[in-house]
Amino acid sequence: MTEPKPSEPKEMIRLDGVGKRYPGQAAPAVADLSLSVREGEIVVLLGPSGCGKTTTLRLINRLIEPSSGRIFLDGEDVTRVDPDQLRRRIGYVIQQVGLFPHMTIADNVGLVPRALGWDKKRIRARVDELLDLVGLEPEGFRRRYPKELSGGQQQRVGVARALAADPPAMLMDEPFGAIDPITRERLQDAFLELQAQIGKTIVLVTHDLTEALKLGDRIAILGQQGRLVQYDTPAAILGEPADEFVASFVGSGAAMRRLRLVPVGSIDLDPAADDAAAGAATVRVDQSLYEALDVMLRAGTDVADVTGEDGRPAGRVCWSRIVQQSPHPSGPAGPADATGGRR
Ligand SMILES: Nc1ncnc2c1ncn2[C@@H]1O[C@H](COP(=O)(O)OP(=O)(O)OP(=O)(O)O)[C@@H](O)[C@H]1O
Repeated sequence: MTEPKPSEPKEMIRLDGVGKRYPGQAAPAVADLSLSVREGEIVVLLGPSGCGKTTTLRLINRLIEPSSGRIFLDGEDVTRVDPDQLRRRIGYVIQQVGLFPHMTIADNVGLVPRALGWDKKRIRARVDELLDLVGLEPEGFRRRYPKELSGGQQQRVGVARALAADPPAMLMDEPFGAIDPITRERLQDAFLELQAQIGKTIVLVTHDLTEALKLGDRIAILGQQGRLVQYDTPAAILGEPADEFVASFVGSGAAMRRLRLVPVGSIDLDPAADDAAAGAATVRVDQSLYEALDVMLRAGTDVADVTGEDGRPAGRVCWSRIVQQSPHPSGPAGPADATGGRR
């Protein structure tokens, strides 16, 4: 194998022809899946119910043993290593959170460090650090029990616990699934802020397209029996669905959704108006085309002044230019390969 170039992030997780047939089942839950996840990225597994998302996730940390194929973590074949050892290197967060009700928050978060034999002082410092990291004030939360916390707070504790031993990778199964829509959005935002700090390699399962588009650096769309139908960035999934299955999965709102992913600065701007201050609508280059249209609609105009991130005038953008230049979703583009490239 050739050494990766320094500019390319290294591969952290690789599934190599992995399959799982549950005992007594005629058809495999996952037939033959190859998938590569780079260090520091969030990969979302998305697909219809029963396509094998949870099975795939649990194959990675061997909560489920594969029937065939091999699994690599950070370049090492972990298909046969001791699963307990493996799980300490991979944090795991589930929808039901699964905190132990009779243990305090501190004891729940400190579970893995205790199992690793850390001394009390180090565990306590780590627990406080993690509670801070996920936005729970240690003094107020450390001694409480799970039932004394809201669902969203429990979810944060679940994330803190998964991060306790600083694993390079984290698996998340519908982590925001059981939470009301408003808290869910807040938790997603907090999660992205956290990830910007910690840069873990994350594989996340969701049913929710909006969540997948928001959180995923790349999205793996799975069909029945874990068939990898498309593996690509959110913009490419929306703009170039690999086949009719993906096109119907992303639905009729794909063009509008895609506007959220394209920054104003990525299309050709008109020159700034001399009377820039007179413009009723203003957007920054790093805001999305969706936000630009929203600003124009609210101001009742079809043109907006664009400023750079430094606040200086950068040009103007008008409605018709957005329509002309925003990439049009095209037809099916051919099958995906395991690295997220096209064959
Ligand atoms: N323990 C098990 N024994 C037998 N079959 C199972 C078991 N767990 C899952 N399956 C089957 O394997 C297939 C894949 O299940 P899995 O839970 O991985 O799908 P999923 O994509 O996560 O589904 P959902 O989105 O509904 O949670 C399904 O057909 C399911 O019925």
